[in-house]
Amino acid sequence: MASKELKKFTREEVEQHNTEDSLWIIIDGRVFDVTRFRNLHPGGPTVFFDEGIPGGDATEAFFGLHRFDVLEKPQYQRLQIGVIDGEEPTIQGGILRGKVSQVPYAEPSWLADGYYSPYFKESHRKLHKAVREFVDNIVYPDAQERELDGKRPSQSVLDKMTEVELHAMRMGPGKHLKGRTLMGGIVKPEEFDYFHELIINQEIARCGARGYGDGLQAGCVIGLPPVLNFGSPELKARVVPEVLSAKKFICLAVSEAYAGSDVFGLQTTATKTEDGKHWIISGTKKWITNGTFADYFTVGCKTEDGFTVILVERGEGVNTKPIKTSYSSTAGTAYITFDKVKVPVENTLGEEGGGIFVMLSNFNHERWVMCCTSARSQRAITEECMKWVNQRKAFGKPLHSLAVVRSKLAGMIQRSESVQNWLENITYQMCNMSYKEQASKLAGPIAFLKSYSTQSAQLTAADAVQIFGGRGITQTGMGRFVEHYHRTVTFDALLGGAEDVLSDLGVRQAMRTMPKNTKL
Ligand code: HEM
Repeated sequence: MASKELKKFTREEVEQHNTEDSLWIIIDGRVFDVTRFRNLHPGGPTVFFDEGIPGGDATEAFFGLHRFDVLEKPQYQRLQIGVIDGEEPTIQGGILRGKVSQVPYAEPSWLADGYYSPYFKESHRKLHKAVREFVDNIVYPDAQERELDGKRPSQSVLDKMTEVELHAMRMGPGKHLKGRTLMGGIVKPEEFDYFHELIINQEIARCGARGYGDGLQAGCVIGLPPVLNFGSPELKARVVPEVLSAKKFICLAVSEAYAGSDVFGLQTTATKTEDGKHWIISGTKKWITNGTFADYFTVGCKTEDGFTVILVERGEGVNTKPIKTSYSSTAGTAYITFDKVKVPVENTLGEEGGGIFVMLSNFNHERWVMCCTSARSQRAITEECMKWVNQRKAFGKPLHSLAVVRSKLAGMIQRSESVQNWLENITYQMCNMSYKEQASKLAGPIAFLKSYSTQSAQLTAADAVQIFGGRGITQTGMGRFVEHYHRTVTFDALLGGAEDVLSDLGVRQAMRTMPKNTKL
């Protein structure tokens, strides 16, 4: 209800309603009748009789105990009966619905008032504005609900993303964008670059719903590139339009209970039929994101010639079941069995035995996307902490008056700034290098960045829990985003390669390019 249509009261009028029979309170200039609600209040009825609360201003008490969005829920909005005459609500909170946060370090510096960037141009700023509004109004509400009920991201949201070509843009720059109207025409397909894509990845990450984030077409982001880059023209013509319009879903099925990053240890086999026209695929796959609802599976198989990637369609012999992980089943994480599945040889992606090349070419982009997400998620947690230390009082003073708390915040800010700045530098290299140059020059730096970024993220998650105390381990209420982040942050540290594996890869790549004649 808009405050204009509400009745106006003086503070003196509200003061009269201070008994069990008529109990009103003021929160941020709004008047609430909690007479009947108090017995349904999750925090119990007694709190409404704390000193100064009945008929009084409960703003400070309220915001010390509740998130802003409590007041936005329809069931609680109904409790508002009016406003205080001559006063306007001043407190801002919850999702910003398209706006840029004014909290220091809550946004990357290119978005903060009065700061500059050599990387982000007019078209990036326009795209950012449109994507933020889209995410805040359409994706965020669905993310909060689905993360809780564990259902797939709603088809209505996926369809709206199709209308503005968000699925296609999440595949990065390339030929697949040709002829598409991106975000209502804000960016031309030929000018779309990795900074545009970075913006999309980072805006989606702001939803703070990790399982949903993966449920929202992560399978497409990592499973479709092998089809786009290595599929036959006929296969592409059939599969790509269906997937980029979210009519069908795809996932990348490589890891197994037997082997993860070690693709040569995989045990899923593909053998040719006698006439050579089909593959027969048997084996199992584990931890496959979007697997429970995928129609297509980009599968890593052991073949006579080594390792081959093949596109399998859901059908006879394909079985998927959900795996319970520490984040929501909205991600569709699956255990998959392939039982003598017959697949046309035309579904082979790349050369037979050349699967490692297909996989390696996928890794850089996949890991870079994860860096975008990790950088933005840790920044969002830093913002949660900045707000909390500002509003929460301990020993009569705000939390930020404690040096130990400020020291933790300093670490969070320094880490999220360094991750973002390194990410922007790598993104700039990607924009200027050919695909081949990226493959040879950026595998190491991207591996380092991902490893560094998830180590930073885990430190930030642990410190955030310390700052929020018990609320940081509680799934509802003030610390719910911190609890969720702390519970799910390890996904980032594992997917796309564990931290130690990636750091080691970075050093090995560097040693390979050491000049032979260098001495101390
Ligand atoms: C319109 C007014 C209010 C509404 C709609 C409301 C609603 C709620 C809700 C939904 C929760 C559960 C939060 C969660 O865990 O998700 C809650 C908890 C609580 N509320 Fe309120 N509340 C109101 C006013 C107040 C006031 C004025 C006080 C104190 C004077 C208060 C004290 C508490 C306490 C102590 C809790 C438990 C907090 C916790 O578990 O950390 N509430 N309230």
